[in-house]
This record gives sequence, C-alpha cells and structure tokens, in this order.
Amino acid sequence: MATDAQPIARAGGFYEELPAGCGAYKFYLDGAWRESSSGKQVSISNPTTQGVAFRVQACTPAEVDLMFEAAKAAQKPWARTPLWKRAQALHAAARLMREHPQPIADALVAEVAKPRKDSMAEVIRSADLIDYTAEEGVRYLGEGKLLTSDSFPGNERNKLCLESRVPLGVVLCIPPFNYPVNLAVSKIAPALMAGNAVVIKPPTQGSVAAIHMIQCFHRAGLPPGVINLATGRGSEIGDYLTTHSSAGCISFTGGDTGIAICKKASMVPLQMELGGKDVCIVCADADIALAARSIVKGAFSYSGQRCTAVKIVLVENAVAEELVDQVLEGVRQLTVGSPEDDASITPVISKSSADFIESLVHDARAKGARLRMDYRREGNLIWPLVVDDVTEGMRLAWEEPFGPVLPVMRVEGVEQAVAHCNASELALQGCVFTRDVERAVRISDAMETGSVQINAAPARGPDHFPFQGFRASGIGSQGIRNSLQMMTKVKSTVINLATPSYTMG
Ligand SMILES: NC(=O)C1=CN([C@@H]2O[C@H](COP(=O)(O)OP(=O)(O)OC[C@H]3O[C@@H](n4cnc5c(N)ncnc54)[C@H](OP(=O)(O)O)[C@@H]3O)[C@@H](O)[C@H]2O)C=CC1
Ligand SMILES: O=C(O)[C@H](O)COP(=O)(O)O
Repeated sequence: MATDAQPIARAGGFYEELPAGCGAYKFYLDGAWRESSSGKQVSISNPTTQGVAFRVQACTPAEVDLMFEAAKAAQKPWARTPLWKRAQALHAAARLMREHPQPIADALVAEVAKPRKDSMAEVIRSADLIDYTAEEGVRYLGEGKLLTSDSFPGNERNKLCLESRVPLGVVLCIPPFNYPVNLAVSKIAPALMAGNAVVIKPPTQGSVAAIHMIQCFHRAGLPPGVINLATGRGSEIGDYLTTHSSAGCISFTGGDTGIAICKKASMVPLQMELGGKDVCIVCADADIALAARSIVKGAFSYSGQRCTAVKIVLVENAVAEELVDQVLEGVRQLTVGSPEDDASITPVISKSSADFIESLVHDARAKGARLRMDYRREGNLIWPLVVDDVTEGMRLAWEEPFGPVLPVMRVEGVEQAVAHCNASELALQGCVFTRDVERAVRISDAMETGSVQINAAPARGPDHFPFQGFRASGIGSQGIRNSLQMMTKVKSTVINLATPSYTMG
C-alpha cells in the first residue's frame, strides 16, 4: 500500500512512467505523460488519515487548449478506423486493466477510502464494461436504417434515405469521486467506440486511480490525441473545460455542479447524471426480511456514497416496527474502520462532507427525529446511523446525506409514500417492496423517477441497463447502448433516383 504522498508506481513496472520527478503524477496529452508548465500541484487528501495521499499536476488553460487541439486532430482518423479495429483497441485496454489492476485499486483505497474488495471490484467491473461496450458498439454502430420515400403521401419510391450514426467530435468526460474509474470508463469507452476523441477531467479525489486506468489505454496503443487527461481542481479549470468551443459533448456525473454546467454550456449534447434521493417504499405486505436486508446493503454500501443508495425509507405504519427492528439488526453487523481492513463503513470523502452529514443529523434531532443508535464521528468516519420518525419538515427528508445515515419516515399508506417520492427535486431511482406484483407495477408507474426497482434496492448495474434521472437528477440516459446513442448523432444520406426504383422487371 502506498504511504502518504508517495506514488504507487514501482520502478520497472507497467505504471513506471506516471509519476514525475517531483513525485506528482503527470497528466496525459497527445499520447504522452507530461509535467504541467504551471509548476503547481494539487494535493489529494487521504480521507482516512487526512494526510496527503498523492499529488497531481494543476493543468493550465493553455494545456487544456492543447488537449482539445490534439483531440480534434486525432478524432477524424480515429473515426475512419474500422469499427472492429476500434473494438480491438478497447479490448486490449480492458485486458491490460485486468492484468494490472492492483495499483488502480490501491489508489481507490487511498484517495476515496473505498474498501479494498470494492476497489478491486470497481476495476474488474470497468474492464467488463469496456469489453461489453466494444461488443455492443460493433453491432449497434454497424447497423443503420433504410427509409424509402413512397411511404409518405405524394411520393414515389425515388428517394432512398440511409440513416447512420456519426460521432460528435470531442467528448468531455467528467466523472465523480465515488466511481472515478467505473464512471470514467462508462463515458470513455462508448465515446471512443463511437469514433469520438476524449478529454477527461477526473475528480480530484480519484485522479490517481483514473491516471492508472488511462495508462491501460495508452499501453493498448491508442493513437496519440484520441484520449487526453487534464488534472486540476474542478473549481479552477472546470469552467474552462465545459465552456471550451471544441467540446462536442459533455458527459458529466456528479452533484449540483452539473446543473451549473447545463446553464453555462453552449449548444452541445449533454449527458448528465446528478444526485439522487432514492426512496424505498415498503408496503405492509412486503417480505420484511428481504426488504430489511436490501435496505441495509442499499443504504450503507460504500458508506452511503452512491447516487443509488437508499436515501430514505418510507414504510407503512403497520410493518414499520418490524422493519426497523430488522434493519437495526443488520446495521449492528456492519464493521466500521479503514478501507485497508475492508470495513463496511469507511471514512467519508472529506471533512466538509462529514460536516454536512452531521448538520443533517443535528437538524433532524432538533426537530424531533429519533436516533436509533448514538451518533458517533471521529474525523471523517461516521458510524452508521438510522434516524427514525423523520417528518416532512426535516432536511433529511429531502437532502441526500451521501453518507452512512438512513432516514426512516413512517407513512399512513402507499399514496403518501408516492406523493413524497414525486415531490422530491431529485428523481434518480426508487424501489418498492411488496409481494403483490400487480400493485408493484402500479406503484412503479406512479413513481416519477428514472428507474424503479421492484423487490430490490436501487442500483445502476448491470451496466448495460438504461440508467437515467428525471428532474434535477439528470439529462439523457446512460447504460452501454444508450451512451453509444448519446455520443453519436444521426446522419441521413439521401439517394435521389431519376426514376422510381420499382419500375424494372
Ligand atoms: N447520478 C449519478 O450517477 C451520480 C451522482 N452523483 C452525485 O455526485 C455528488 C457527489 O460527487 P462529487 O464528485 O462530490 O460531485 P461534484 O459535482 O462535486 O464533482 C463531480 C465532478 O465535477 C468536477 N467539477 C467540480 N467543479 C466543476 C466545474 N465548475 N466545472 C466542471 N467540473 C467541475 C469535480 O472535480 P473536482 O473533484 O476537482 O472538484 C468532479 O470531477 C452527489 O451529489 C451524488 O449524488 C455521484 C455519482 C453518480
Ligand atoms: O455514482 C453512483 O453512485 C453510481 O452510478 C451508482 O452505481 P451502483 O448502483 O452500481 O453503485
């Protein structure tokens, strides 16, 4: 495991070229790892020790310009590279990621305090996602449509319209800290497969994992310029990137920053996956043991730092006591500690995040909520907490803690639960537990969220499923095929015939 501020890479290894002489990781421009002319570095904090985990270069606007120039120059030849060869390059990157996963996983442990096993799972899931995208891309992008003019009134069959999908140009990819590798490749792989070039700005916490991941694409032999990676704080270079005239698409996952980006961006396609306040509705006829198990896993995996975490339970009064008892039983089994020890609950990403979570707990307690265990915090580590009897007037009813705190609201009936779900600004996912599948479908239809899970906690995966948020939770849809679609545009080529095509024979 890397000690504070020491690069992970070992001499002579696959990742040897990534750290610069000064110990800060290099950025990636036009096929080469480089040091920034800024001479400035950004420190990445280790959420567990609160020391400096790593340092990366603070890229300058001029370097961002060079990335977009390199990407634009590389994009056309890349788009003309046969689909099967693009797929081969992606498969090669995925293979290298599987062959050299440990430094990527180690970086995740150190930078974002993701438990060791989950960190490795993120790397392998990412390699699988790349492979699947290559396979899906070969099929999906290799197909087109033929339309004939004679289906529209007044036309003969003398026009043949060939509809195909063409790339957007340069896709700007901005993933969040909680999946710096997986939510990076879920943007990069479809962008590349569709013939785009990429500029990626990884989250500051998570940059080093992303840098190692990019090395797999580099070593896979992608042409220079096809991928470029800019490091630096979003607050410093973010606006410059998102308003860049050469960005042909912005694919962003994160919080409210995404809403600000939508207001500033020019007329380019936006793929936005933003926050979630995922409700879990538990009906009186539910399998309570299943619901409780799913809630504990759904709410507390990666310490609740998932947009798809269960962020409020809405349970019918009749079974509330039984459900909460079983949830509490499950929460007591969770281990609390460091990501290196694979604890279930690890420190949240930053002090400011821990302070925010704490403010939600204080607000709920002050307004009469019942804390079902003692509130406990040490540094960024917050012990898992169930907050019962939450009511509409509490911030916890509406805001996402992005931490290991689970609000429970007891409701008169399902109508009240659905109304609460639909009154939320955030509308990513939701779930419903009931044994009555017809009722589940009716409830699902009434819930105005991007996805509804029936009898399971919210989740993005499997990664080829469509994944989207309504209202303030996003624009567009992810999922492998949907991302391929969003990172291309439709092109029509119309063949005009002098005589209708069906006049011979
Ligand atoms: N719907 C979904 O799929 C998901 C949603 N989320 C949501 O994301 C939030 C937590 O993630 P977090 O990483 O903190 O989110 P942020 O919105 O703070 O950051 C996301 C990314 O945006 C970058 N960024 C910051 N400022 C700007 C800017 N002005 N212009 C462009 N980019 C910028 C960040 O870089 P830097 O780190 O340098 O600041 C980071 O790479 C939660 O609200 C969560 O619900 C998270 C994961 C998935
Ligand atoms: O960013 C997130 O939190 C994810 O998109 C959720 O993914 P998961 O459901 O696979 O954890």
